[in-house]
Amino acid sequence: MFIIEKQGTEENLVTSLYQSTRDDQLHVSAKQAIVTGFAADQGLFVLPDLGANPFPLEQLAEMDYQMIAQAVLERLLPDFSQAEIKAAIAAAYDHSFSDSQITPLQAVGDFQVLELFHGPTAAFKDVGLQLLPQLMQRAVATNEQVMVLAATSGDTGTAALNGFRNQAQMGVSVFYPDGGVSPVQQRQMLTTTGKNTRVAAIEGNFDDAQRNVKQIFNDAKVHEQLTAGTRLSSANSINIGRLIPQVVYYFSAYQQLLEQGKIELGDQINFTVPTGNFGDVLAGFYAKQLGLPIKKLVIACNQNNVLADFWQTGTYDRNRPFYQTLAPSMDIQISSNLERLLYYESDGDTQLVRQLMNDLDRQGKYQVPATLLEKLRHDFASGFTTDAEIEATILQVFADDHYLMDPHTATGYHVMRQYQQADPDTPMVLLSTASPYKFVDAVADAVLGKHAADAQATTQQLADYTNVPVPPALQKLWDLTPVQAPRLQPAEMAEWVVRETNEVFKHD
Ligand SMILES: N[C@@H](CCOP(=O)(O)O)C(=O)O
Repeated sequence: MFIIEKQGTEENLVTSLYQSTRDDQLHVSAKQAIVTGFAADQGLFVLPDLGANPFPLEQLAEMDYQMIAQAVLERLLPDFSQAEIKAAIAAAYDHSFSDSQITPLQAVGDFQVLELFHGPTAAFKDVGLQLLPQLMQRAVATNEQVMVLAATSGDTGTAALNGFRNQAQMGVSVFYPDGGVSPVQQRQMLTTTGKNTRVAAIEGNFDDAQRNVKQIFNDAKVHEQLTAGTRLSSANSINIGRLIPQVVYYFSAYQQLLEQGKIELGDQINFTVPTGNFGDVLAGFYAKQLGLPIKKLVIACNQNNVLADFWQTGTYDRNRPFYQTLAPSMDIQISSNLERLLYYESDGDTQLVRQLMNDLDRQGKYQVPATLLEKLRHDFASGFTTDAEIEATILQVFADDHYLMDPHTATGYHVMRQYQQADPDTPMVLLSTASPYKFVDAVADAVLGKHAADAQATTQQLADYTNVPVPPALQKLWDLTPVQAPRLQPAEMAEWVVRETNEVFKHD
C-alpha cells in the first residue's frame, strides 16, 4: 500500500500519501497536507501506517535533538527530501531556543519534567511553530502565498505570530477569546507584530474561534474573494506540520533518560501530558507507533474535563458548562486531534470517524463502540485537576522541591500522582508546557498568596521571592507597545480574514 523507503539518493522518491480521517479516497502529499492544513471534507490529514518505517531506536542514544528530528520527519513527511528537512530543522532550532537540548529533561524530586518552554515565546507551541513555517516555505508553490489562521486559547497565538512573522509568501492571523487568556499571553500577542501579522479578539471562547476558523477554510465565498494565488492554512495542531515536530521531544526525553542512566534501551516509560486540543498527547501516540517504548500516555485535563469523562464512559459529550480556569490554554471542549486517534485506533475506519464527527456536530456528543474504547484505554489513561488542586500543587511542589510550575504543568502533576498510585514503578515523564511567568497571577496567588494589580509587578515579586529567572522574552514584554486588537463577533471572522489577507498580500 504505502511505500516508505529511502532510495539512497538526496531526492526523496517516496510516494506515500496522506488522506483524510473521514475519507480514504481523499489523498494528498505531506506537502499538500501542510499547505492546506485541513481537509476539504472537514477531516484531518493522516498518514495511514505510522509504524511502516520504525524509528532506529538502537541509534537514539547517540543522537542530538536535530538528528532525532531528522529521523522522525523523514518517516512522517515522506515527500520532503532529506536536504529540505535538514535545512528546515536547522533554521527552526539552531538559534531560537535558549537551551541547547531544545527540550531539556529535569529531575525534580522523584520525577522527571520535560521542559518544553525554552523557545522564543516560552511555551511548548514554539517547538511546532518554529518548524512549521520552515516546512511550509519548502512546500508552497513559488507563485502562491499562504495566510495561516490560528485559533488560540493563549499559547498557539504568540508562537504562531513569532514563527510566521515576516516570512516571505506567508501571513498569520490569530483569534483569541476576549478575556479568555492570561494578561501576559494577551500582551505577548499584541506585541509580537510584523507587516504580515494580524490579531483579533473574539466574543466567545476558544471553541467558537476554532469552529469558525475551520468553517473559513472550506468557505467557497471566502476563497472567491481572496487575491488569486492566495491559500489558507492552519497553525493549530490540526495541521500535521504543527503536530509532527512535537513527536520529536518524546524521543528526546527517552534519549535523555538513557544518557542519565535512568533507563536502559527498550525499557518502557510513561508520560503525563496536560492537554486541551489533544495535539500534545497525540504526538506521544505517534512516537509510540514509530517504536518508542511507551507504556501509557496519561491525559491531564483541567475542570473542562470532557476528555477524562470520555475515557471513563466512552461518550464524548460537549454539552456541559464551559469553565474559565487557572489553566486557560486548556479551556477547550472540542479536542480536535482526538479525531486522528479515533481513526488510528479504529484501524482506519473512516466511515466510523465520519459518523462520530457528524454526531458531534449535530448532537454535541458521540459514543464509541466498546472495542474501540478498550483500545483507547490500553494506550491512554486520564484524569483531571480542579483550580483549587492546581493552586495547592504549585505551592506544594515549590515548597518540597523548589520547582516553580505553571498551572498547566501543575494540572499534569496532580493527575500524574493519581496515576502513579496504580503504576508506581514505571519511569514517568511529566511534560511541562509553559513558563510559570506566562501565568503570573495564578502562580503568585499559589506561592505568595496574592498578586499585584499589574502583571509586570507580579512578575517581579514572584522572581524576587522564588529566584527563578524570568525568560528573556517575557522580561522585555513590558518595554514593547501593544497594538490594539479589534473585537469581533465569531460571525464577522470570515469577512475580516478576507479583508486582512488581501491587505497583507497586496504588495507581494
Ligand atoms: N491550547 C492552544 C490552542 C489549541 O491548541 P493547538 O495545539 O491545536 O494549537 C493555545 O494555547 O492556544
